Amino acid sequence: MRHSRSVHVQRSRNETLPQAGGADLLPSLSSLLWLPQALLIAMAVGAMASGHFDALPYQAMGVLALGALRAWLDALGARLSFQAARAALTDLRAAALARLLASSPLDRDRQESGAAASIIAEQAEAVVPYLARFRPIRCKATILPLVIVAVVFPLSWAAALALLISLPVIPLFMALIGWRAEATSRAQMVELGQMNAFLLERLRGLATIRGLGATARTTAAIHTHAETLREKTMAVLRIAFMTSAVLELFSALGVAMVAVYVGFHLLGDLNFGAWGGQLSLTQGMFILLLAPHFFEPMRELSAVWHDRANGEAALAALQIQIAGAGTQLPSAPPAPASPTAPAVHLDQVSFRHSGADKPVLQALSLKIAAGEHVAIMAPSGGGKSTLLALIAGLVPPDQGAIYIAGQTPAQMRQHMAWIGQDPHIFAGTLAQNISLGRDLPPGAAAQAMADAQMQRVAALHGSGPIGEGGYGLSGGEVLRLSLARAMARPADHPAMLLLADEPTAHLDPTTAAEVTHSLLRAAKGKTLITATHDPVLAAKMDRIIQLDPIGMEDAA
Ligand SMILES: Nc1ncnc2c1ncn2[C@@H]1O[C@H](COP(=O)(O)OP(=O)(O)OP(=O)(O)O)[C@@H](O)[C@H]1O
Repeated sequence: MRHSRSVHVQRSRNETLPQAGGADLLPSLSSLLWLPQALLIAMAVGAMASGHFDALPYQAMGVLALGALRAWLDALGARLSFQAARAALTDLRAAALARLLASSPLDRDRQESGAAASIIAEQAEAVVPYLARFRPIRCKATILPLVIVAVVFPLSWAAALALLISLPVIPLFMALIGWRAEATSRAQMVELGQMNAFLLERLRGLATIRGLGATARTTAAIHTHAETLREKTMAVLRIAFMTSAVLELFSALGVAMVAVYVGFHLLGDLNFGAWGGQLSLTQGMFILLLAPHFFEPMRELSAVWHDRANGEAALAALQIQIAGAGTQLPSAPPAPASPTAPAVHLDQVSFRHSGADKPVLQALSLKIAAGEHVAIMAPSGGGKSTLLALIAGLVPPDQGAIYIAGQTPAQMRQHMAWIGQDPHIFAGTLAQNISLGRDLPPGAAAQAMADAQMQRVAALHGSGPIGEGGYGLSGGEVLRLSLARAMARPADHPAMLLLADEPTAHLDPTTAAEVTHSLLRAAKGKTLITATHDPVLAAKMDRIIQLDPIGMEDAA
């Protein structure tokens, strides 16, 4: 059996994003209603100028009714766009998290936790304004200017020309800035991720940093990161301000050109541009009212231009995360739960860690009987933990196959319990650290604590929290907690295969004997594979398997 060690999932941006739909069109529709509103206002002004006031109340009512309809359309469009954007972000986050969960915890190419958390939790939020604000406005900027030119052109080609002259300059300029803005935003986000990763790492290792007097160096490095982030943020802001300023300038010039033309034309000084005729006050007024709206979507677009740059940079970061680098674990539907201990069979298994030049295991074959208790022994670095990780399905073998009760490790992952060498303790109570959010029967956590002989620890900490990373617990207590986790199982998911990685390492003989006793009690009637250097623990097993670099031999 051969697994791909590096699976790159290529997805196009369109595949992961909702397509522009009705919600994106609603603001455009609302803006188009300004045309009849402007016409009614122009007609009212024209009528008032010639002394006719009869139609005025109806025109005013029409303007108000259209205004109310526009407000409703705007609100509906904003709500629908926002909902669609949040749903799209949830899907993207779920895909990125699924990829993270499917990656091997042993892979050194795995992204740093701080950077992954920064992208998925913080930077990903930039996708919402991009989808909810930028896209509807881009849609409006495509439709509204064309419609306005089409309406103005039959009245006055000169006014339409004045509008058209300034229009192409704007998208051209924005495209030029857009390339620069996206690169700058991407650099800012990368720096943010790096700073988060650095901070998280250093916070985790605070005790080591303090213990070895490396705080000054760490503070200087954090300062450098913060300074780089400040510079990159300022670059993004500079571009955002510059875009706004330039667009305001061009739209002001465009409106001014139309106003000057219409004004002088009505005064009789510029007698051209109206197809050989003369614009009436109503027509001139109508054109004047439309001119600012012609530029409005462009100005709105400039206001949300940095949303685009940030949103696309965040999308790119999420998509890299979703495509994922490094080893991906095979997924398989879980095998049905069984109350019988499984046999474990390794058939010609070879494995080399990514980036390592030599394999850790080479063509290793091994049979462990159902219910057997075995100790795997080897010198330090001999591959014991790697072997347990392969059986646990935490990493796929390069060659060969592993069967647990005839199934693959991926199918059996839910039916085994892993007692790791360096268990992670979360900030929370002992009971929360044992249940890990699993659906345990009532009292299961307390029973597991008793089975793992944690009465003294439980009495000391009660239902109070223990610190992240196990602060407040001794090394032996952390091991017992790890044992209790393995013992506490959902009622319908008994773990009939226990994998223990050096469960007595660094313990004094008395504590080691207590932990061994608890482990053996937990493993009664189950298959137990333990990696150990401890001869006392090994002697209590049914068999000792000695690993050597080229394979294995039974030593007893
Ligand atoms: N995630 C990893 N990426 C790359 N190399 C690794 C990784 N984990 C372990 N190794 C290397 O693989 C070899 C076997 O490591 P492993 O942890 O399996 O040995 P071990 O027998 O459990 O050692 P110890 O008794 O010291 O715990 C070592 O040379 C180690 O440096």
